[in-house]
Amino acid sequence: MATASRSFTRALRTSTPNFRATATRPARRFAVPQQPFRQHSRRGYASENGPDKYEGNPKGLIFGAGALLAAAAGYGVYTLKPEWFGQPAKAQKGPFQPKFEDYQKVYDAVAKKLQDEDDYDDGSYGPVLLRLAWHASGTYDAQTNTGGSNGATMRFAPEGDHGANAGLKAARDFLTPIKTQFPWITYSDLWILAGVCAIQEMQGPPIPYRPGRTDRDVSFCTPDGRLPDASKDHNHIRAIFGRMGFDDREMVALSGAHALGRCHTDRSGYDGPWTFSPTVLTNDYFKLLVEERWGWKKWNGPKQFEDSKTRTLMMLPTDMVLVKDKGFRAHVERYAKDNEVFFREFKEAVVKLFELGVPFEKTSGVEERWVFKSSFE
Ligand code: HEM
Repeated sequence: MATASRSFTRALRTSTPNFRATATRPARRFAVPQQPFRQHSRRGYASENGPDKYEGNPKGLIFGAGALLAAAAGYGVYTLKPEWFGQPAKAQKGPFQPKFEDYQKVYDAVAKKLQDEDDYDDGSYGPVLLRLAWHASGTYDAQTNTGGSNGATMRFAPEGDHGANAGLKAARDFLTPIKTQFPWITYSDLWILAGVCAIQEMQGPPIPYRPGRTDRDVSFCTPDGRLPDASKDHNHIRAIFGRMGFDDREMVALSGAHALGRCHTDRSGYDGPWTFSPTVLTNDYFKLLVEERWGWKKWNGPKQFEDSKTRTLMMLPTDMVLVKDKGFRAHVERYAKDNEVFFREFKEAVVKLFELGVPFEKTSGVEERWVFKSSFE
């Protein structure tokens, strides 16, 4: 059902008419003619024609020399290499080694699916894809070097059923056909790539990405309670994000993701969006935090805030902590004033979040990070 805020959001969303075609051209065939060539040994000639006819017979000599030349030319034909003609060399045999172009194709497929399936929630699966990537990464514990986006262990019941992960099946199911289309990518690399795609396609900053996550079995599921509880205070926020290795500035920057999406009563119990444009990333979350008046929502659900003016927006108790706590507030104000500063610091914190605990050096060997081309570029 299209609500006022939904159509507002849809109007804001960038349509992407010039989505790049992802199909690759079939490789051109190697065009050098391959004529059948029979090799004749000198001995073969001798036995066929007899030694007498061969010795002193000029016709035989000419024929013999011609045969030798033909043999040499034939050898050449057989050993010509495609790259001598400016054509790509034949693919090396061995396991498939995906490159940037291959990951860009995965990005394009996710971006296209986001555009095609725009009747979900406020018009996009983007927010829930980002929440999946964040919940996959946010289990990291720096002390024990456990959890994090390596492993994609939320596929298994113990972790998938944690209260904090309620509703994320929608995001995992959205990505299942993509995984079928590109079976070589790990779930854990795919979930993070989809998070990157969601941010970029919702007009956020480019998020540099590198692959190298491996999928792990059920024994690597993290214990319940590693993700933040929205009903808690500043000590809780610092304890949870501190465990991952983040400082105050990074905690606030990451929270800016709540410009996107909404709360669902059947998932977290909370209700409503944080901003009027929940499928476009902006610094509105920070602006609203400092500029609007917020009061407790009167309802039977968990304690949450609503804006006094329209009573259509919400803030979680943990969101309000960011303006109540002095250390956090300084950053909220900086981001409310300057979207560019927010985008820059958000990007840095997200790259760090998405790579927590991933042993890239042992897996992908990909050292540099890539920036994917967005569908509207
Ligand atoms: C104190 C920290 C945080 C708390 C307590 C928190 C809590 C929540 C809750 C309760 C929801 C609603 C879930 C639902 O009902 O569907 C939510 C949604 C969301 N969160 Fe957070 N979150 C936190 C930090 C973050 C961070 C760091 C990110 C990303 C970098 C993030 C991204 C999102 C997004 C995009 C949604 C919307 C999902 C949707 O629309 O389906 N959150 N969060």
